[in-house]
Amino acid sequence: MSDDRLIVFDTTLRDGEQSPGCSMTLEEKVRIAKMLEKMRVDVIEAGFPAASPGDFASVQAVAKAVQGSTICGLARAMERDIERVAEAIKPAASGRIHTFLATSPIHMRDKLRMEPDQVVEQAVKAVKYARQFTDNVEFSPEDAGRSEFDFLCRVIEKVIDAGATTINIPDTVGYTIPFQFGDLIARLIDNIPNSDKAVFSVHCHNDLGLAVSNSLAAVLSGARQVECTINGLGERAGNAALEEVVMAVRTRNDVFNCDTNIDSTLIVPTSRLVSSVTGFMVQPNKAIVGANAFAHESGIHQDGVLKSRETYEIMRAQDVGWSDNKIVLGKHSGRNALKSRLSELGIDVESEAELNEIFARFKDLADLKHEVFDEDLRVIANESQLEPDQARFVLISSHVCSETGETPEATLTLSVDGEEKQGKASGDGIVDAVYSAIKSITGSSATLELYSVNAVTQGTDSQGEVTVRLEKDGRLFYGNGAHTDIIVASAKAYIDALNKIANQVEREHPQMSGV
Ligand SMILES: CC(=O)SCCNC(=O)CCNC(=O)[C@H](O)C(C)(C)COP(=O)(O)OP(=O)(O)OC[C@H]1O[C@@H](n2cnc3c(N)ncnc32)[C@H](O)[C@@H]1OP(=O)(O)O
Ligand SMILES: CC(C)C(=O)C(=O)O
Repeated sequence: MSDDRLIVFDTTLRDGEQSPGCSMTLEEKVRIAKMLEKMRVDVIEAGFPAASPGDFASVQAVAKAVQGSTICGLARAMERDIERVAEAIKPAASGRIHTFLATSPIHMRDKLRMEPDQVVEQAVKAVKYARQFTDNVEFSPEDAGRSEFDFLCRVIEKVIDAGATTINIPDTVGYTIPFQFGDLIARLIDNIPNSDKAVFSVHCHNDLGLAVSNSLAAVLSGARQVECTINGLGERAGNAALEEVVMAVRTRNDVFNCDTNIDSTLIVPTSRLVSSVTGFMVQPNKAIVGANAFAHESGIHQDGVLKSRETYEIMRAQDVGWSDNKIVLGKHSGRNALKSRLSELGIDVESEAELNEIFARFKDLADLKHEVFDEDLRVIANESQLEPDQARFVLISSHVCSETGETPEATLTLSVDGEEKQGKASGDGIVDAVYSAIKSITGSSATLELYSVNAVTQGTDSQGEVTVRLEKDGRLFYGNGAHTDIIVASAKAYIDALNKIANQVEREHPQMSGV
């Protein structure tokens, strides 16, 4: 294998499934395996066939369904486990047996209850046995991160002699620190006389949040296979995340001098598939695949990205499978981002003054809700269309009171032709009370023909958008109002319609101003 190729070994279906609460059915495993194949993962560890008949069947089903990647199964260093893997991977176009035995003092003494010499002997025996079924055999000295260096060298040299073609160094309990782990891999490769006969691989756990960093340190030291999982699933705190390793190596090719064969545009779809199958949601700020990984909320960043994407992005969202990056409009956004989104929505802003007016409404709304969506912007832009000096009636404040068993009451304060007026009314419901209070202030004789309310976007902090239709002298007038408080939205819609009536009347009959 050339030195600039990094093999991607995905163990989502084996170590990933060891995440408590993350069992997958056979069909689900086959679906994920096909996706991994499509993404051009080199080796898929499909399970631990000796664990159960179901696990055996899943590995076998994956071996039948996937022909483009090497299919691997895990086995303890014992004949029965190895035979189960050999049987399960038989249908694969390319199969691998992965056998392991712990080499750290604590694992040998307290778990295996074996002497170090016995461990060397059993490891060698297992590798030789596996080689009877395939020439593609991987050996892992489990808990290598806490093993004694000289003993580790001894075991590895012997298993390479016995026929292991891949030597995988697991940091089983996520104990090592990147500079140490990188140094360990370099020293193993340098000190083991036959190290050039095998590919060195790493398998890092995330107990200290260092799985990806440790894997990358190992790559810098000459490891040419990385074991990883989609979304970083795995036993306890998980394994190194495939998406992070792949994109780190690709984005910082200047540092790593190697690359994978992965089609990175399938990373996000694969991540989504795995999280929907397992029910393990991806946190929004997760690198590469989190919903916010390519989203910008603050005005200064948005301005920079709109001028030149690279100011705040080191990868292209499309390169990992997002449709695009995202400018999230919220309370930290600035005018440039707002203007750009309005233009994308086909809303022309004709002057700086108009932009400022929309921007002021936008900030008011953004203070009330987390994200301002396109639908919100359409409403805000529409609201700005009636010039302030055309509005005879402006809502100043509302106070409503509704108690079970009591008649709802509303007290509203409006500015009418610049003068503050207050009205109080009761009604069948709160909106009815609000509308009666408005009528009492404005003296309107228009009749309400339609009242409809919609949530503009999802979520309980969504704006409610209210539309009303008033009939006056046989003519229909529509009013719109939007607010996160549905009562305020209702009042604004009614007042908007009244303003339209007032403008209409004044235009047709300048001497009259009745509504
Ligand atoms: C770090 C890792 O991720 S390792 C992989 C972890 N994955 C799994 O464990 C897969 C699911 N496991 C299982 O279904 C079961 O544990 C089985 C079927 C594998 C074994 O079940 P059991 O035979 O009942 O054994 P149990 O799990 O209780 O204990 C494990 C035994 O394997 C031995 N063992 C552990 N690792 C190895 C090894 N690499 N090679 C040989 N023997 C081993 C243990 O010392 C223990 O032996 P003992 O029974 O003589 O004390
Ligand atoms: C079997 C090995 C590779 C393992 O999963 C670990 O040590 O974490």
